[in-house]
Amino acid sequence: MASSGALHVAVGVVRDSDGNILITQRAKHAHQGGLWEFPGGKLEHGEEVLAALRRELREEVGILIDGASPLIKIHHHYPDLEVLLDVWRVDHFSDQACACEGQAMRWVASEDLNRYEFPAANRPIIAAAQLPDRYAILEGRSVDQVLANLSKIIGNGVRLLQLRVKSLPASEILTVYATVFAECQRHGVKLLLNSDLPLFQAEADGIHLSSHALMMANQRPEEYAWVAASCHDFKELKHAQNIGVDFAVLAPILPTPTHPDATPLGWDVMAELIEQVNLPVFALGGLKIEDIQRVLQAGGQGIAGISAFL
Ligand SMILES: Nc1nc2c([nH]c(=O)n2[C@H]2C[C@H](O)[C@@H](COP(=O)(O)OP(=O)(O)OP(=O)(O)O)O2)c(=O)[nH]1
Ligand SMILES: [Mg+2]
Repeated sequence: MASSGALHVAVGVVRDSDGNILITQRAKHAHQGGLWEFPGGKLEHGEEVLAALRRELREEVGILIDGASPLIKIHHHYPDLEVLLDVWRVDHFSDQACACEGQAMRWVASEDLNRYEFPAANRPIIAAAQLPDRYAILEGRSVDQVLANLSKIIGNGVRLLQLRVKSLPASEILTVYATVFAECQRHGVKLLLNSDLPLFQAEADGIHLSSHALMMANQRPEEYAWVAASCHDFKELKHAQNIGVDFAVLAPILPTPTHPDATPLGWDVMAELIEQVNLPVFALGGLKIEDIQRVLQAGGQGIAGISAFL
């Protein structure tokens, strides 16, 4: 439910079998008029969110939803309106999409969404639409082990990776980076470099801030397309959101042998924390691929893991 006063809106990120996403343009005189949006609209009194989404997508773009799963919830205060955007991923639908209300409509590749002007609340929705549901953390005790882990991770279909080889000597980190970068380019994997690595100016798709680096930063590092951050509590998540981090990793969710002294957050606290921020959040710590559905249902983006993808 929307918090008191917020307008509850059901929104669909509709994706076709080629992975293109449906966007439409808001009427000039509507709230946030002229901007692009994901189709959707306000819940009617007493209506369930999925029922509203079905009705709105039928009315606005003529499709029938065959399957939807939660993507992200955004609480946003416009100067004139408070909204709760309840965003769902729609990968299965029938009938051909049409601009039923005479609005401009396009199917666009997810990486092209940034070329369109959306309402301010949409920034994390676009990040969520572009990110996969798995984020691998690449580690290892030797160069050989790191590279063997890399092939397993890529072979298992993971397309978002953080290089986090903090325990290797600096010269080996450079060697590993060169190979990892080349392999990621070859396989279309997005590569983020952990902020503690001595890899200044190295080319990559993004940087992953340790929680310490996050709390030291008072603005988003601008050199990278993607900025992620490690978070353990509400304060860190909120700071990540405030400085414009694109996505967060929240840990630890369950007990894990790599951090035996850390107190796990558990599923309920995880869900509460995710609900309180407008950020795609990957859950980390003791999770397996089978847990992805549970994380999605709690409003998260998916799971992050070191051993989960090996
Ligand atoms: N549908 C949609 N609404 C968005 C997005 N981003 C965003 O800030 N909003 C805001 C704009 C509006 O204030 C509100 C959605 O209202 P709406 O105008 O779509 O509602 P509706 O379809 O029920 O409109 P109507 O029947 O009253 O014409 O949410 C988005 O991506 N999609
Ligand atoms: Mg609408």
